[in-house]
Amino acid sequence: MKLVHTYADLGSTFSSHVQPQPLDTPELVSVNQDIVQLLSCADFSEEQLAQLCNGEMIPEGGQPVSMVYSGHQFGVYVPRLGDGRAILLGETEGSDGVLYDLQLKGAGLTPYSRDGDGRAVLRSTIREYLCGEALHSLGIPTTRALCLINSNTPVYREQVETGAALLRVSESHIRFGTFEYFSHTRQLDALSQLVDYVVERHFPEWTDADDKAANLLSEATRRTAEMVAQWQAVGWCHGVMNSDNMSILGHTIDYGPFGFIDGFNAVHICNHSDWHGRYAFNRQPDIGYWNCSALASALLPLLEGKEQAEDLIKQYPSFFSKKYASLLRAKFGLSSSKEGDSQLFDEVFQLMHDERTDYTIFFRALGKPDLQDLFIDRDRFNSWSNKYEKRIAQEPSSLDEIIKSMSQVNPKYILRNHLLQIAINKAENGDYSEVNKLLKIIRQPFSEQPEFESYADSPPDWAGDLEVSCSS
Ligand SMILES: Nc1ncnc2c1ncn2[C@@H]1O[C@H](COP(=O)(O)OP(=O)(O)OP(=O)(O)O)[C@@H](O)[C@H]1O
Ligand SMILES: [Mg+2]
Repeated sequence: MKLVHTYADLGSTFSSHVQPQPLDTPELVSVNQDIVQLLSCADFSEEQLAQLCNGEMIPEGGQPVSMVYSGHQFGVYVPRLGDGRAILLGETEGSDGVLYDLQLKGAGLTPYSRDGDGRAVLRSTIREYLCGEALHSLGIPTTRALCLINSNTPVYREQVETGAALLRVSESHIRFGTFEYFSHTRQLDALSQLVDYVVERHFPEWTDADDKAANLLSEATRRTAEMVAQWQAVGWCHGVMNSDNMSILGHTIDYGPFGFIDGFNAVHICNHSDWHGRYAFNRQPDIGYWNCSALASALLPLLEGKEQAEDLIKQYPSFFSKKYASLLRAKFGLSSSKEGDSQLFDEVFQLMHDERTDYTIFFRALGKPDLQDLFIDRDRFNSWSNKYEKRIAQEPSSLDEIIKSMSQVNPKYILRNHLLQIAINKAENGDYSEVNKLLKIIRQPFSEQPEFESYADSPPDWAGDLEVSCSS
């Protein structure tokens, strides 16, 4: 594998040279064969992959750096953040011709570590590794990872845990917060250089345009709105939508206390340190918009003025609604939209919310006779179901065909928190088999996998008490 170092070449204004600090006795937990293919590294032995993930082996051409950025955390501007535990090794071309960043997460101290230790623990690393693949398999743009390692290095959180590391692979690790940093420190040449870098690398068709910053803002707005619409459609909560966790390419980044919703709760909060519910499930679309306005403010010096910035981002609600409406239509098996559809959807969402009906199981059972078994208030359900049946009867396809099309968009297997927790518990006792089993299952979310039927069951009672720790 050969690396280039296009981001490091931007110079010390943008990043700092660092050396990864390897963990003791690294042990490979899992290797993502999809990414092995993508990066054409099938000839790497397990030992070499572990060394790569541990920062002991830097591929030819790599120049390890940590990137500077700032961002709004829970609505409050923090003037300087940066990669406190992430190290970009460089970029490499995938078999699809796209240039990918290779970034270690958990590789030790950097100039941006502040009070942190530069480490990541096994539990959070497994969560990030698996959920990247889960969202990717659901068709949602995201960062992914080549592999992850565990080690003997003690790392202190609420208790002593083991240090782990992830080799993250992404088209970009540039965040809204990267632009905010240069704008708020009035480094306007650097801001413009950053826009040029993103355009040259990801949108070369705009290279000669006069309005690169405007194009970028508009594109980031559309992508963010559509990504959040996809999260909403599968019932996924990010948990920490700070502007430093928003990718300029509209890819899901930073898997912290995220969660798929089990029993539907429109105001579900997956992050237990989010006291005010800023990042609650039903607020995600608005927060995406809020973050786009933070990006707009950052890019303002490169735009014609406030009016242009506002005009560009005010497209967000329509980008979101259009995408979300088309995803919902498909989830309900409808080929076109008719008057009354949104009331029909709202009515069943309210019923599910009131009864905490399992979101994923509901959609997978839609159109089938056993759907009614999911509900307690049968009269209320039947009243809705009659309307839905009438609506479905207006569709050109047969019910069988509709059910088939719904099973291609409504997943059966999702990465529920309790499944993750079981895999984490085993891994913390040295058994990584469940991590690899889950990886296999969530890779085919829409397929029937009879041997793994129990992984599609509704969660056990103890899942409701699960609190995902925010210290990662
Ligand atoms: N253990 C740690 N040591 C040093 N810095 C840390 C640590 N944990 C988090 N940080 C830093 O705190 C800031 C906010 O953390 P946040 O949880 O959003 O990001 P993260 O999970 O570390 O990384 P990323 O966004 O790259 O996935 C970031 O600048 C991050 O690098
Ligand atoms: Mg982060």
